[in-house]
Amino acid sequence: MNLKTSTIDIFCRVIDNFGDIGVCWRLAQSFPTSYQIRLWVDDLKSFNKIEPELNPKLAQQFLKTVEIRHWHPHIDCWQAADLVIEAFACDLPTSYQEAMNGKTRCWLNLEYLSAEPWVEGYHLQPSIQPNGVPKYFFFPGFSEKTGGLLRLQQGLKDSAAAFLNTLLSPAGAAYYEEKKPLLINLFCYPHAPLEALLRALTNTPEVMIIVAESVAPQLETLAKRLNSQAHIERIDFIVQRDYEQLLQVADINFIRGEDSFVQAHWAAKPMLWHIYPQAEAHHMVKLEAWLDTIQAPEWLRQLHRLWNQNLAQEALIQQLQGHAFDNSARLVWQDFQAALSKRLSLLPDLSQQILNFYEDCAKKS
Ligand SMILES: Cc1cn([C@H]2C[C@H](O)[C@@H](COP(=O)(O)OP(=O)(O)O[C@H]3O[C@@H](C)[C@H](O)[C@@H](O)[C@H]3O)O2)c(=O)[nH]c1=O
Repeated sequence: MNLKTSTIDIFCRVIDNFGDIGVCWRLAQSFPTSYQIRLWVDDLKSFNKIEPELNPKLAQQFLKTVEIRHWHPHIDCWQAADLVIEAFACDLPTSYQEAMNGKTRCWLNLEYLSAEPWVEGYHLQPSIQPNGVPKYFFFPGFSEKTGGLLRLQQGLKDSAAAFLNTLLSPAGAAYYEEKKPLLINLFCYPHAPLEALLRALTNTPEVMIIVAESVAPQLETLAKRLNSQAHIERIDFIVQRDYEQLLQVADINFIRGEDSFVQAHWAAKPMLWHIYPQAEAHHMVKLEAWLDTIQAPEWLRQLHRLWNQNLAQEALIQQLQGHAFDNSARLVWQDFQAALSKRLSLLPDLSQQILNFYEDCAKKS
């Protein structure tokens, strides 16, 4: 059998936000087109937000070489794939698991990204399942002993000016053209310390904050109350590929979760991560692990702690002014990110590592 034409099923359950579908959609598109890829998604409405070409009413459709199927509880007749990727332990239906027996050569549970050191020990560990097919934990990560990171889908397709011209409102485009402001791309959770962000910008004469609808909904009211001069540019949610381009044209990327966080590494611009909050503040452990992995300088550690803990406004304002909004300090940050991006790009990427592991499994089966 030619392994390069194998079938791949990716299962995605949308828990909340856009990270689950964001990662799965990126992954589905990152495999070579010789493979037959099906992406099973339980919530097509959320999917449609980051991919407007998708019709949320269709049970089956083809988009960019990927077959997309609505995953709902009433499907009972399955044809299992050669390679099955269960994203984030989303629990495959029992009837699908039965169909895997004798057909599926490799079953992976794609885990959430973490830079914590224990990940290396758990990556590719098997667990025997009732259907007899071994399931392997597949951990993305920042080292050679993990599954690596998903890459950007595309390079810049337009010049920054042309891209922004289509993205911004007429007033926003005119402001950008005339003032050439500092461009902030803002994507964060609702508890982000936005007041500190706006106050830290007081001495930055021209600044544009690009923010998608429903993100930081209180920003305009806050800006009004603080008499902020920042130009807030509210945009619709944009397709994932345009979001990548936004990451590349912005001067500073405030990103969150998992997918925008990973992609911001490739954009190689100053980036400030708002990490998905977890019980017992475990996210702070994850944050520290990432800061260790990237060998972050002390000021960058402080900045991330302050942005995520939201406890010390004045200290955060000082750090933002000293490192993000000061032009020469930002160049230092920019150089740091460029070096990091270069270093990470030497690691094998996630989809290639999945395929390499699949080929090993298939040869053994
Ligand atoms: C703002 C914006 C984002 N996006 C995309 C980028 C990403 O693919 C996706 C956002 O995903 P993330 O960056 O991961 O952030 P998120 O907060 O939406 O997702 C989170 O969901 C939780 C359930 C997970 O546990 C978290 O780890 C995290 O993945 O949306 C667009 O396509 N257009 C936009 O306008």
